[in-house]
Amino acid sequence: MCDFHIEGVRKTIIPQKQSGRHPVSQTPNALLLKPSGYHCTKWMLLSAGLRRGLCVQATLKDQTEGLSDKEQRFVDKLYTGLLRQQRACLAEAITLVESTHERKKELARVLLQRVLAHHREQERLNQGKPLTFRVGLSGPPGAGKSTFIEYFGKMLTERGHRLSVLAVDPSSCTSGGSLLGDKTRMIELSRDMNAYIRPSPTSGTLGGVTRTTNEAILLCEGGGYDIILIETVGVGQSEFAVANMVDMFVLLLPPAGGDELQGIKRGIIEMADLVAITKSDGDLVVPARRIQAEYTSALKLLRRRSGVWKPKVVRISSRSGEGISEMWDTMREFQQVMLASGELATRRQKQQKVWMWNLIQENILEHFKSHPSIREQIPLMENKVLSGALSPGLAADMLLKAFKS
Ligand SMILES: Nc1nc2c(ncn2[C@@H]2O[C@H](COP(=O)(O)OP(=O)(O)OP(=O)(O)O)[C@@H](O)[C@H]2O)c(=O)[nH]1
Repeated sequence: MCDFHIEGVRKTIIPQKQSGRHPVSQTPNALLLKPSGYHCTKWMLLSAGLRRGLCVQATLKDQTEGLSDKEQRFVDKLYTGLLRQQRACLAEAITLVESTHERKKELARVLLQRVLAHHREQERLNQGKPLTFRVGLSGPPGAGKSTFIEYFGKMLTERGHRLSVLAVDPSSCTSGGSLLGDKTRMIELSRDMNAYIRPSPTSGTLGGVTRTTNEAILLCEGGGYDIILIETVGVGQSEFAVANMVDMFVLLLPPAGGDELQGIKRGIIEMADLVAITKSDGDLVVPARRIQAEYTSALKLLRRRSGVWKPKVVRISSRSGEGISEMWDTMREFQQVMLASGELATRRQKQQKVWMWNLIQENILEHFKSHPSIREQIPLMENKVLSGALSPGLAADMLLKAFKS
């Protein structure tokens, strides 16, 4: 028998014995979880699931206990608004997870835990299958990303999907401006009630920006969006971060070669599950075909990311719409193949783990660099390493020793 809390109400769980009802089960706060006739292993499975659930509930309880009534009401409002698919609540919830204010970060954590618990329950009801499709989209500037998202997004909403577009913009970390996710880039889609477009925060490190993107994905999913598109410019590190937070990574390339594609790294092509050559219309059809053939051959030589899916190269035009419906069919095929093989679930699990360690690394490094006994030593040590007075290993040891002491 054990106690736990659901939404603040204390409950007692009593495993019902074959011999009859436990007397405590008659009390109003008791929850009898084993219907008579349940097979033993089913009960064990149920109790294993419950134990996991209890962990989440316990964490939630620990966290909510520290909130004032006003804060509780605020989190409740966002949570219920989110589940009722109110866009204003989704926007406010994402702003909350983007906040760097310590108290707000606390509220964001509570909200995320609740959304996560709800999400997990929904997935359990769906036989453990993901209810959403997370797609990463990258390409060099001018590849035709926003024109594509506008066309593709409209097509999806017309087919009954709810789409959210989140942008990870590496330029925002240095320039303070956000190139992507700008609503003027996708005018029609931004007016569509079944689409939600959100630019990335305009400050912070890439790690910080991508952390909030990860959390925004969860919130969008909680808000009932079944397709989450994460867009980034493929010229930095952000595309690797995005590739590591999605089910499928799509690379958009313009029908141009050589110099125009120089910024695209080989590594990112290896990450692609699908390459789409854009602007395949008019005079550009011929170069688009050539680039398609080149990439089809190149992909054969690259290391494959999946054991069950061979990356494909398609040609599309967001002007004429040619190839876009077929591209979506290919994306659905990918999703089915990956789901059936179990790779999709494994990919998501790995991403969670990688993400946790990325955050730990980033936080520890930040803590190290700003530590009072280290801060001033760092430039001195760097200079000594540069002048050859100290080896990198020795400098690192000295700094670490100062940090530990
Ligand atoms: N012919 C043709 N031109 C296109 C197509 N898609 C986009 N373009 C043009 O290509 C240019 C760049 O398109 P965008 O959609 O803004 O490209 P982007 O990748 O979002 O660019 P950034 O915002 O700079 O990252 C625009 O002038 C578009 O009109 C297409 O399918 N066919």
